[in-house]
Amino acid sequence: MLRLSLLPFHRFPISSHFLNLSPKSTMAVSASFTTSSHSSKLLFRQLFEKESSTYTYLLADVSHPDKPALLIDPVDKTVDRDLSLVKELGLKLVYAMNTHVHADHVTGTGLIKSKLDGVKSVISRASKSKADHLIEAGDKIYFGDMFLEVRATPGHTLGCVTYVTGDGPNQPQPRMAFTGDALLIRGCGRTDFQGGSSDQLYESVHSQIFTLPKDTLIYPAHDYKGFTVSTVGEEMLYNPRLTKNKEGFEDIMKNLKLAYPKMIDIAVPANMVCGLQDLSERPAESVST
Ligand SMILES: N[C@@H](CCC(=O)N[C@@H](CSS)C(=O)NCC(=O)O)C(=O)O
Repeated sequence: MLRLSLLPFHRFPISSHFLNLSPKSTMAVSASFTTSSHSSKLLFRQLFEKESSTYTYLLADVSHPDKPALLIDPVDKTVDRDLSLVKELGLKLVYAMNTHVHADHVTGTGLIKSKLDGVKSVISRASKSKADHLIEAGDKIYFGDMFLEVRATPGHTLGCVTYVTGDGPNQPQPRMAFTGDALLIRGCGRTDFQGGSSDQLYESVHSQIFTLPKDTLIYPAHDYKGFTVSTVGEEMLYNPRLTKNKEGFEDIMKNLKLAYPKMIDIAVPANMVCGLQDLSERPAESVST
């Protein structure tokens, strides 16, 4: 089991709860809050890229003196916005992570590495992509006192993972699940390319996501209808695809008739090297094997 750990543990006093949700604009939506749980405090932002309707998530342990932070599913087009925010908030970005090899946009991880020293890219080993850290189910990714737990949720692609905030006294409550394209709000990722399988996706969601506590917050990589967040309990009741039995689900997925993502031929090869293809002078520096 890999344990990505940045800094030694550091204990700080209880901090107050703060919630701030901004309305969706034509440019970007940013929802944020900090949660406190005993001795740690999470800063959280949900950021939006409108062309691909992608959500990027910023998480940081602001109780830690270094304010270590990570970005989940950054998009190349919004890297400057995201890095400005990181700077303004005084955070130290340590990981730029992907839930999977995206087909509809180029990841921002390569660009982020070129602009900010010390940031490490993270993706699943099962994705067969290059990155500084190749993670697997059960791994824990630490940022300060907090961590994300890795759950394998293949089906949209072979290497899809869901990152779930830790279960423990110093971890955010309720838990938060960053589901990538495995589980969308009232939907799910398509299963018709990149090793997709509706049978596998059904099993992944039911065994790895629907088994989390019902109040676990669901944060997907995309939303096409204006939703920002859901819960496990809500999706177990109202998801129009995943509330069906497996046969019914497979039938729905077979008949989605979605057009191929416009960017697929550019995005997939780029994302197989975490967006580093543009940085000709700087090949992936340390690929874990
Ligand atoms: N129109 C978009 C692509 C839309 C799309 O196919 N979205 C994917 C996730 S990104 S690969 C998906 O799984 N959608 C599921 C659904 O039910 O909508 C484009 O051209 O990029």
